[in-house]
Amino acid sequence: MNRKIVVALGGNAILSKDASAEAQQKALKETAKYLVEFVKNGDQLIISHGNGPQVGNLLLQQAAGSTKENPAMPLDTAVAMTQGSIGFWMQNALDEALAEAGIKKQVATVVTQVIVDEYDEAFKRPTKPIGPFYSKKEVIDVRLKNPNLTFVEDAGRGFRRVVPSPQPIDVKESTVVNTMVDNDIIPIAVGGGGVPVIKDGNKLVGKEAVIDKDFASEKLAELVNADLLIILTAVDNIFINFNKPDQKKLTDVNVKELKQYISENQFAKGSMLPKVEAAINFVDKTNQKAVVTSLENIINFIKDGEGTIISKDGR
Ligand SMILES: Nc1ncnc2c1ncn2[C@@H]1O[C@H](COP(=O)(O)OP(=O)(O)O)[C@@H](O)[C@H]1O
Ligand SMILES: NC(=O)OP(=O)(O)O
Repeated sequence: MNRKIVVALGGNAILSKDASAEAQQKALKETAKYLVEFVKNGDQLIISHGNGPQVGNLLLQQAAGSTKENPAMPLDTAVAMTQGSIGFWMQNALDEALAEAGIKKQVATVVTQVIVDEYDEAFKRPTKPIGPFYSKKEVIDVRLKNPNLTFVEDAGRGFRRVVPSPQPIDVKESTVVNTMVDNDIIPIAVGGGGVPVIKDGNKLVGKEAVIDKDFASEKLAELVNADLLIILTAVDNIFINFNKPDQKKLTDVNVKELKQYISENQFAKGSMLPKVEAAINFVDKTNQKAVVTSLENIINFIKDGEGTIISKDGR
């Protein structure tokens, strides 16, 4: 079909409970098999992914082993490190899945820097959950040693550390990503929302934050003139009245309707809401379509257009 598609992978594509490298590599092998369906369909892919659990875990490992001579790395560098580790796993998983499908195509990860505003209000108010869940007692213990860390309760599942999450303004490597696509290479880019940087004259300087990968993927999709933004998560569709007896699946929905649902608080903050907002931004700015669905539903999306399709005026 030869569409240029930015595909943003949700947490379940990489990590369930077991945070070992082996388990994450295994999950990505399954994920890669689904993604290859787009390639078989003739689509040009640009892949992005989250890093919330991984970057939080990495900070804990860094803190546990740090000494004066071997200090812990700052959060921006930790984001770059997770782009590298997840990119490494995903490149190999895709290489294998492409070879199994008899497709000759190169895949490569781009360490991607995303420009943010140093005065973004988000720096004053951490909201992005990273790393593992804690009990109330564990939070009290951690905060006794590190009073500067902020934790929030996450939908009744326990407490998580939160860090600032500024809005993406520009993607430094967007032209590189487009050049790769033009040369039939599959880029993995804006992993973990990209490394947050601010401009300082000719320099880019890292900022300690984690950008939402749905917003960063949307920004990249805009900049590379993608035909479609697909946000993959654990559900086949967006719902209204989600998890209630009268929940209703959204199939084709226009931006106006979605904005109305946002005003009714239909989408959970920090989970479905950023996906809906990213989809609306992409459709508003490009007049193209955005899709929210699951990995498992990719074949049904390709064949029959199943999933939640967001467009300016409905399908
Ligand atoms: N209105 C809604 N419709 C569908 N899913 C919703 C809705 N509100 C909250 N969710 C939940 O949001 C989840 C997606 O958010 P999350 O798991 O944080 O994203 P990610 O896949 O990027 O890790 C879904 O799997 C679902 O459980
Ligand atoms: N950076 C980011 O949004 O990661 P998660 O999707 O894993 O939270």
